[in-house]
Amino acid sequence: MATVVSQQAITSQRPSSNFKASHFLKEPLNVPIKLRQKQFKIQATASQAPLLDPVLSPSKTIPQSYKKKSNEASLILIRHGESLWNEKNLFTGCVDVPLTEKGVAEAIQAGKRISNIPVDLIFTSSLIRAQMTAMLAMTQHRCKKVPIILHDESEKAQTWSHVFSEETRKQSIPVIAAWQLNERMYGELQGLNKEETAERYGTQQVHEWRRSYHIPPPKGESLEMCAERAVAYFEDNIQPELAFGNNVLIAAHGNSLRSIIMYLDKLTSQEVTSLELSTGLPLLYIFKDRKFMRRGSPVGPTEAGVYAYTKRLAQYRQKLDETLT
Ligand SMILES: O=C(O)[C@H](O)COP(=O)(O)O
Repeated sequence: MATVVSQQAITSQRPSSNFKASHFLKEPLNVPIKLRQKQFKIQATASQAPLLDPVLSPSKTIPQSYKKKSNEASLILIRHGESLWNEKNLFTGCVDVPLTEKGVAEAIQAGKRISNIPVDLIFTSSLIRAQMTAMLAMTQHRCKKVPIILHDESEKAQTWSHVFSEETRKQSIPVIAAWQLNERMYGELQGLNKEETAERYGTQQVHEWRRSYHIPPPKGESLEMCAERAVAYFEDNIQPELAFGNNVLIAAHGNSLRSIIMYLDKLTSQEVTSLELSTGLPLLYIFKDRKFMRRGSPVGPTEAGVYAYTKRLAQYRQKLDETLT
């Protein structure tokens, strides 16, 4: 019978340390740092070893006994596959519509293209088109790990979704759905046809609403406002994971990803106006020495050499080849 161990009990058990520690289930499942910090109460069964393992915040001094996983990490960005409103050429924004069949196929194709690149954590938005894209893409990954959406919306959601097998957890990849990664809110354009809107307000005005950095659509978010939440979330929750050596996949949206790419590539507000992202096309970055290096769009298992972007990726692919033959 699981018992809920209180924060107090945990505190008394955890190894003494002089760095800010919080609690998460001691498991291979890389529960993101911020999420771990929320998980004060955890479940423990009599059979399980003490579940404690202080979480390290990479931005803090990491005691010698806790090593980074790696000084390099992969970051994959994927805009969701085509949605039903993309197909109808409607402004979508934060309206929660699913993928079309073509969008499903795009997500699966994206999965083939990233199937040899390590993924330890998946971040997506709270919108189904991005979550569908992440889950469908991972069906193609050669690691064969199961992506599991973490539920931390309540204590009950956390405890009721607990996985009680360490072996099963080892075969899982946490998926964190964050509203901060949602598509920019398109205000009073949501649901309108893009072509009809351009006829009504003028092509230039619609282009400015869609692609400029500072100009918001009527009662909607400008890209700048979208960046204020999406890039902040990336810096606070995703970059520390990369710094720790966790490999990350982000499945999100045309504009929330444009704002993140603007940050990664240090684009100006002028340069970002010409940045377009196709649906379902993965982009690879390597994070090393606190820098992001764009490596283009992986083309999948067909080109062996392509995955030698770095020695680490080549070794990972070789390990997959060895375990899967
Ligand atoms: O929200 C939408 O309509 C699309 O996801 C992106 O639209 P955009 O290409 O017009 O920004």
